[in-house]
Amino acid sequence: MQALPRAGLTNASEAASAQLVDRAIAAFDPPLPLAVAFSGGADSSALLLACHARWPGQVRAIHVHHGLQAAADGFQRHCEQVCARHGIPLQVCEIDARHETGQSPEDAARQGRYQALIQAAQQGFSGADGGGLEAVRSLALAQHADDQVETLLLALSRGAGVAGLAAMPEHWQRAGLEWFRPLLRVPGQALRDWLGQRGLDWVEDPTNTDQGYTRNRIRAQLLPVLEQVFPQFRSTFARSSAHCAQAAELLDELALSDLQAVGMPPRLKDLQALPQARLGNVLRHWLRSVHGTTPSTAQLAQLVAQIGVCTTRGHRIHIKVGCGFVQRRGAILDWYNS
Ligand SMILES: Nc1ncnc2c1ncn2[C@@H]1O[C@H](COP(=O)(O)OP(=O)(O)OP(=O)(O)O)[C@@H](O)[C@H]1O
Repeated sequence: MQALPRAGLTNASEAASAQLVDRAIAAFDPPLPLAVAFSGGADSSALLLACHARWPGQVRAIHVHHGLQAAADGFQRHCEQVCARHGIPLQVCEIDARHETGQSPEDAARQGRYQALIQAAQQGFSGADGGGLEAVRSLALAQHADDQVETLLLALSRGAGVAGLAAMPEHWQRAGLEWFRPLLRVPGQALRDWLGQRGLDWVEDPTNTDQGYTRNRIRAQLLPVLEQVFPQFRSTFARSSAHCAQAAELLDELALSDLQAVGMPPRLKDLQALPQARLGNVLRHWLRSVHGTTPSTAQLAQLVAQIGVCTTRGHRIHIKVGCGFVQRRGAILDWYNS
């Protein structure tokens, strides 16, 4: 962990870049009070301090101590110092973010962090005099345009469908709170320029440069090349993601209406009446929304093919799908968890 003191800015392009942050925060209009998820890194430092400058007294910070790396105590100390210096109420939550077998470490940390953020926001904050403050209504995360591109490229590298390519949403609701990512159109460098312009420091998480993580390799190796070949890649990729988000919404709506038509559990005869793409779409939706399992592309293709040739009474269907099996039971398809 390293605290990075910044000197003043040196050129006009850095100043123009920093203005992108001010513009994003000027356009941000969350219900107040607002809590910012504050890791101590550059992105959430800029978000927290820009929001605090815009709505003094209405902004709080939540820091999650993951307990995963030795540097975590230093991150917490840094966050405490920043919040004390600026008079921002802070809550620190400690979580045990170790991952279970089969779960990715990043996923475990992310899920634990979301739970902790919700708990902290619901628990409430104390003011400088120890009295309780008004309950938080919104929560903001600091992911920015580069994070969005990395998420999209990661999804492409896994062969994701339109739902995966939709990348991260800017706004959603969860646990009675409004959640926002107000910096999704701001390049990462602009956040560092904004902090630099004000002489503000942040901590650098050493795992962010660990080239063992695909995300870090995308950031260090791919983004500089994209910058040269497609200078507008942040906004054009974001536009593609927005198209995918719309397409994913339409596919969900279509699957819902098809699921009503084929019944639950689905009737073979009605499934067979659907064109192949719609059949795959409704099956994926049924398995995910009703049984909480996601079929692989190969499993879904096998299931679609089997349904297509299931024309005799004795035809057996029994296919491993996600974490269970789909089987034929008379006129219907059934799913069970082994
Ligand atoms: N330990 C933490 N405590 C509170 N919020 C966090 C923490 N780690 C991440 N976040 C929030 O989740 C967002 C996404 O996390 P991610 O790990 O992708 O970014 P990061 O590299 O930690 O960003 P930053 O530059 O703000 O540190 C962060 O921008 C921040 O708002």
